[in-house]
Amino acid sequence: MSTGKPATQYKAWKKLQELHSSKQSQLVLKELFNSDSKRFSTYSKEFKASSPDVSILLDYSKNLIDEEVLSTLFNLAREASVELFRDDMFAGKHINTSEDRAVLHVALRNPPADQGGFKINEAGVDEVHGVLQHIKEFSESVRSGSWKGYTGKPIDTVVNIGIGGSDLGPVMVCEALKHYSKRDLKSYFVSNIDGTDLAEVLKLCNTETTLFIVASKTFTTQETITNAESAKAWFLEKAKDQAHVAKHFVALSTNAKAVTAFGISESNMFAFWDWVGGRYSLWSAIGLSIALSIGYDNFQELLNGAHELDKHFKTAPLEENLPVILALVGIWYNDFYGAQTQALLPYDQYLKKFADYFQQGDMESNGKSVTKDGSRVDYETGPIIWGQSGTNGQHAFYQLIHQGTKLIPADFLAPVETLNPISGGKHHEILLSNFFAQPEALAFGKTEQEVREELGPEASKNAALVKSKIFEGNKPTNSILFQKLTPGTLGALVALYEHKIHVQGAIWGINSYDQMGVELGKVLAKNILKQLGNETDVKGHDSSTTGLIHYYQKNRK
Ligand SMILES: O=P(O)(O)OC[C@H]1O[C@@H](O)[C@H](O)[C@@H](O)[C@@H]1O
Repeated sequence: MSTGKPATQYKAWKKLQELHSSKQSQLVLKELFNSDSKRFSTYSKEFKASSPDVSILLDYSKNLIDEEVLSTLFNLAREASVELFRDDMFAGKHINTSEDRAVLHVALRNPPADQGGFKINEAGVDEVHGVLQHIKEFSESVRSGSWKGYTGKPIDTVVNIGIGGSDLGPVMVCEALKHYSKRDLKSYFVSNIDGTDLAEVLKLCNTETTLFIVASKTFTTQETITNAESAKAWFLEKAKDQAHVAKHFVALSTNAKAVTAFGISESNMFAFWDWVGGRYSLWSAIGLSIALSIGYDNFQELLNGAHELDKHFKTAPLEENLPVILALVGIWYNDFYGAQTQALLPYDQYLKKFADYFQQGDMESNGKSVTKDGSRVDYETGPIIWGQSGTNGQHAFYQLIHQGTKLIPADFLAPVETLNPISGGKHHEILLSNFFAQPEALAFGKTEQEVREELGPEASKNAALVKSKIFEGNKPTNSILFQKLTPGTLGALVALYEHKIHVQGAIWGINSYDQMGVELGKVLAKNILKQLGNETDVKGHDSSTTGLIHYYQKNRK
């Protein structure tokens, strides 16, 4: 089990603080590369899955690290019992201590034990393959057209209604694997309680041919249940008969009672279990919209790719372990250099939702300030995750990464092969040249002398211009090159970052698997909702909140 100890108590933590003060001036990428011609081969590792098209190269050589820093980071991982905590997760121990739950998204992509899967003892784990079979049969019947709507027509539109983990995973994966999707089966996602979200999607739907998936682990989430009720009302306005709901509404949930109370029969429910965290649930029944879009075999490939990375995480020595390396390098900047954010920059248009997805994955997991044993941390925990696909970001926010005052560690991701080699592969070569150039520019910058040489005589006349063109460099990055964006590769990439989050949480001693911080706002909103009817009901707030509500009440039509 994670020690739950404040991280500052580890010897390696103190040593890292000393190293940061004593070595910072020596950790200069230009010099580190000049003095070591093997730096790339020393600080890059390749993960290869058994499937030949799933491989990931992690190059972490452009980081502000040397052997001493790195070995101390690995010592930190050992002192924090990262290996034990990892094994506890795989064994089904209740590492989500505040909710007394196991954390077993790895079980969702685990093959049966007789086919090389891990042995995991936890109630529900032996039901995983039964639910997958249900997903397979259902998705195949919809995709083949044998599942018919209430007027006998096949389904041509799928609307997933869910929010948070019951939305972001399917949205990200359906976008990422669009290349493999069935183009005549449209997928839409409704998440926001803002009526605009549902209203705009319903304008694109036909009651006779639309399937609604109500995705909610708890089946109590206000946004999802309200959106689902409104979708049902819209459907019944046309379909009239309540019995037709069974052909057009299915549920993905752990809460059978609430699903039946909503009017969806248990036979139309795809189950999962309390040991599946919302932000780790795309591998579960929550992935039904993915299986519908890309087909069950591709969905299975996604699970297989994640499982291969799980095996790597479980068995590779820490020094060879990609999620561990990413986690430790991230901690170096987050806790010793004071970096506040981490950018995820995929040079693959299909991954344009990757950073959005890991905003929840990382920030809801590690946005905590109390350790498992209840102490307030006196160090930084989870970073702010942000980013967007390259090269768009280059023309928007990269200026700040190159020349701003903040240190922004960034992960660059790109496929060796594109799925769309248009114009003879020209686009991809340009894309990749940018993927190679940006980390290079960030690391090595441009000196004053280089600027002066470039400007020629102009340089002596305009000192400010010279200064504005200097790139200090020494900005750290990871580069991740994968073969091509297959379902298996995507599964492995997502699992890579999931386990990175796990390792960081273990070192910080926090519980990465609860999300108490989202509750307060929900409670207050429910209370305010009851008061919105009348001005005289608005009680118990500060003057700002009261003033805002009164303004709304006076001006609403
Ligand atoms: O799937 P549910 O139960 O509707 O929950 C949706 C989301 O609800 C949010 O409140 C949680 O913070 C997320 O973790 C969760 O994914």
